[in-house]
Amino acid sequence: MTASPRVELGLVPYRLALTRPWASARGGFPARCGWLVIAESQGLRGYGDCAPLPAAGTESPEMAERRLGALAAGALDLDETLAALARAPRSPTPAADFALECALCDLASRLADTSLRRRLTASARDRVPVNAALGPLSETHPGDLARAARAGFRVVKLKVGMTTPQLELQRLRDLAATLPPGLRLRLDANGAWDPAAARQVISALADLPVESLEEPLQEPDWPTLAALQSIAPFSLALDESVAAHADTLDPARLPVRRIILKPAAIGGLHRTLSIARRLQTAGIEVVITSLVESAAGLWPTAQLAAAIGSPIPQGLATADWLRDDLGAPPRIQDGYLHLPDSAGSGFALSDER
Ligand SMILES: O=C(O)CCC(=O)c1ccccc1C(=O)O
Ligand SMILES: [Mg+2]
Repeated sequence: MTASPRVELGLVPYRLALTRPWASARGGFPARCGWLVIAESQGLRGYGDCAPLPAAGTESPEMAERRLGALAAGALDLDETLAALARAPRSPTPAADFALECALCDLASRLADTSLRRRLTASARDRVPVNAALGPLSETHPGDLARAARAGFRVVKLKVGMTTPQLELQRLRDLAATLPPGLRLRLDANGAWDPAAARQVISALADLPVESLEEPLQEPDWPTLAALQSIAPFSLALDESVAAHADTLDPARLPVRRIILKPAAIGGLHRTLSIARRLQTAGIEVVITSLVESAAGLWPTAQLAAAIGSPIPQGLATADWLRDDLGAPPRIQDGYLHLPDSAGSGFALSDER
């Protein structure tokens, strides 16, 4: 038996400007800040990305930095550390744990000369359907929808809950009138509404080409969500309100048809994979999304989505929000993110850094 590789961890802080500020009902950000995590052994490197975003269910940057600093203080045993991550319950630092697991899994799959997705599951897909992430409804124009349709997207995601329901419904009706055929709207209210407003919006959306609606309620109590799902002709989804306890969800009792899983908020690739499998087996729709982090985080997240194989569009078309990046992002064409057969996650650090 060969000994498990010893791994040195390195941390490189980064700040990536966006092409325009990200905005949502739960706030936004003008840039993405985080740490590139580099795991090195036997002349090979694996990469992870820790980009905390507390509004999405991760720890604070301060907590992440402390955890990463402690991890990088000494050499790690590759197999032992991966096994410990798989065993442990979700820690108070899910984004740091995710980054560590990504770096180690990337390295382990490069050492084994296999892609990260096939290391996760033999039956992984080579492409993943994705939605366009267009930003706030109020900043979206018919030309943006036409461009998304021309690029091959079938679902475009818009942020709502940022002005009054009345104004937003009028704008949605106007946009829907210009919507290219075959394109549907995925809406994300990020917890904007009280039950009455949510009911009003959902009833009015029944006539529009809406694919789904994420996090309608300020206070996401399950009986109210179940009542809303029963009047909605599309899937309602929970995202940040379940991130901290996604592994304890009982799929049979969920009030909605869909769960959004952000691996950096869930606390890792394997943890997200097992939650996704349990939900899918029970008929719950699963969507894996990025945190609008660097390509070092987007690549392993896309590999995970390919291993999960959910047939509906995933939230991974976020690279265009970044003005610059740590490396090239995965290729998106005809509404699919395409993954190469190369070893590891597919991420390569740009040489100018
Ligand atoms: O789902 C997508 O297409 C992009 C990901 C996304 O919307 C998102 C990104 C960062 C933080 C929160 C969210 C969200 O879904 O609420
Ligand atoms: Mg969401």
